[in-house]
Amino acid sequence: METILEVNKLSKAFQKRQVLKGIGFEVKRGEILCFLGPNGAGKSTTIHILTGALPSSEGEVLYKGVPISKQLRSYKRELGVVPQDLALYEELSAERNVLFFAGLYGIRGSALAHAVEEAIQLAGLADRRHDKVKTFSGGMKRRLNIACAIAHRPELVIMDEPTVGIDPQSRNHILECIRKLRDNGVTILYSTHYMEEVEAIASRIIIMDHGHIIAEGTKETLKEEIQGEKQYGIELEPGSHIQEELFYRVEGVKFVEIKEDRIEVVSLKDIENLDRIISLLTDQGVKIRNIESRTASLETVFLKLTGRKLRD
Ligand SMILES: Nc1ncnc2c1ncn2[C@@H]1O[C@H](COP(=O)(O)OP(=O)(O)OP(=O)(O)O)[C@@H](O)[C@H]1O
Repeated sequence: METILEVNKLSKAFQKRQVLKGIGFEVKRGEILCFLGPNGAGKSTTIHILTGALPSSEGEVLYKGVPISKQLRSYKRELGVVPQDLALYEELSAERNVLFFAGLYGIRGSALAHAVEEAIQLAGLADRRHDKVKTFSGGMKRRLNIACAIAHRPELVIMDEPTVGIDPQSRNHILECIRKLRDNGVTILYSTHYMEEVEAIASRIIIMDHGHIIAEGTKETLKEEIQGEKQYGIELEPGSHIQEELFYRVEGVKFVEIKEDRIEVVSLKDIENLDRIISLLTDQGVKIRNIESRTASLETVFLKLTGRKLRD
């Protein structure tokens, strides 16, 4: 598959603080590459550099083999950017917003009308096209934000957490819209906090933490890393207290995280130790509300790699 974007040894420091520490990866034409990482991992900083909005401290980004700094105008014409924050005119209709943004790319006349129609349809907003944005729900605004970014038919679309805080229906619309874009041959780089979205749409995944890429692969190859492991999610009575260290005394336990009334335990698959974990809790006078046992999931991969849950 052709490489559309190549990122080499990218670093970024704000004042003296190193936020990106020499990351490198490629984006292949036609794929949905998902960027996953906890808050502060460096996803947005990477995206800002990739969109040409922020200079890097070191390293380079090549689009179709040429540094973006040497072709910023033509690169931006072929790029669609969906920012984390909404960039819309509240007093204008949905259609007028898309017209405005597509018009910035020099599209005119019937080509413009056609482009706007296509983007509005893709975002699932056809029946509300004449309504002012200020009457829209948060989810509809997010969909319109996407329509504005894709109307000029970019080859590469970069999205920075486009589904934060929206209802499930709008989220499904957005994921569907992304799949359709991919089916139309558009390459997508998608940053998110939500593991289920990655499961639903990713061709490939990059996991970032503390300014590094700590894992890269398909869902399947990443899950292979934890083939030999399972995970228990244990829910306790509110107000329960127990120390993490105690769990590591149980044979097979590899990782434990306690958060309020919930415990996540990653353990070796072949060792039957659930009864010992339960005894440990009951011996400490802790009451269990629920236990679920899961096999390897991306969430487990993430937990193992970063030592923390994604929505920290
Ligand atoms: N303009 C800036 N000046 C100083 N520090 C910054 C600036 N922008 C980002 N940072 C810091 O860089 C680190 C990485 O931030 P970044 O926004 O890239 O992370 P992120 O993975 O996108 O997280 P989030 O999911 O919260 O957006 C953070 O610690 C942040 O505080």
